[in-house]
Amino acid sequence: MIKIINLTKQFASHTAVNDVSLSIGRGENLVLLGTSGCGKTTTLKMINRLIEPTTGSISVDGVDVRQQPGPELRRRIGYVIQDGGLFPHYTVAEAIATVPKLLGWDLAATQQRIRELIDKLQLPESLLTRYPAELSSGQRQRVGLARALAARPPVVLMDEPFGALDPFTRKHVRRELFGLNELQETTVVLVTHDVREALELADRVALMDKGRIVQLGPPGELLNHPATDFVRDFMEI
Ligand SMILES: Nc1ncnc2c1ncn2[C@@H]1O[C@H](COP(=O)(O)OP(=O)(O)OP(=O)(O)O)[C@@H](O)[C@H]1O
Repeated sequence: MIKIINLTKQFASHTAVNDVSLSIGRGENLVLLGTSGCGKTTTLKMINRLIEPTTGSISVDGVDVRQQPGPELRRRIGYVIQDGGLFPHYTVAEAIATVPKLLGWDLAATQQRIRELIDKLQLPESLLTRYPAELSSGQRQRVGLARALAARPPVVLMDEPFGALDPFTRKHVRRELFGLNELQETTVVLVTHDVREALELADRVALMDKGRIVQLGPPGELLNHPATDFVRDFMEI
């Protein structure tokens, strides 16, 4: 469903992403794993056109992302970043309603969806009128996810979505979220540098180093049959 072909991103003389090719299946959880600066975020942001590639192409469901205006594309691709990425002046209810509103959903359908999501994400109803500054990081994270999932996008991109959480909360939020049947039907591309997170969440892992994918496969394959010493070392962390 997502097809990335010979993708390269050059920032001045630095090649952040170097000839990456990758196909991600419908409903698959693909984790982009690697050390800081290896090109994970740049790769992710080229999928929803927050960054334009230097060369190469990306298509979603057979349609080149460059054939669609960025804002329109981003309404159909959920995006979750560390600490939720919420606008400070939107209440929780307004934040979750953002994309349904842009898509012209009627009020009743939007409100029903908000209730469904806060219920699934175990957020108390009393939070709906609060602002992000009045939430814990774990709550902000869940609201960020609710906002990303609100209009049931077929694809959700997540950039270190649990990065702001303490290890205990992180483990719990991660399990809860990925236990949701909603996410099981969604194609998820998740960026992390946390090997354990990758092992837990990924159907396949793309381990990156210096802008390239060094190995792509199910987590067990990287653990048991590392393609290089770098992969072995990285997976042993
Ligand atoms: N706008 C930019 N201008 C110049 N260089 C950039 C820009 N964005 C990213 N880079 C560089 O490209 C490389 C890849 O960055 P990227 O954010 O994709 O890494 P990453 O793997 O996501 O790292 P992290 O885990 O630290 O977020 C880095 O060397 C970074 O400094």
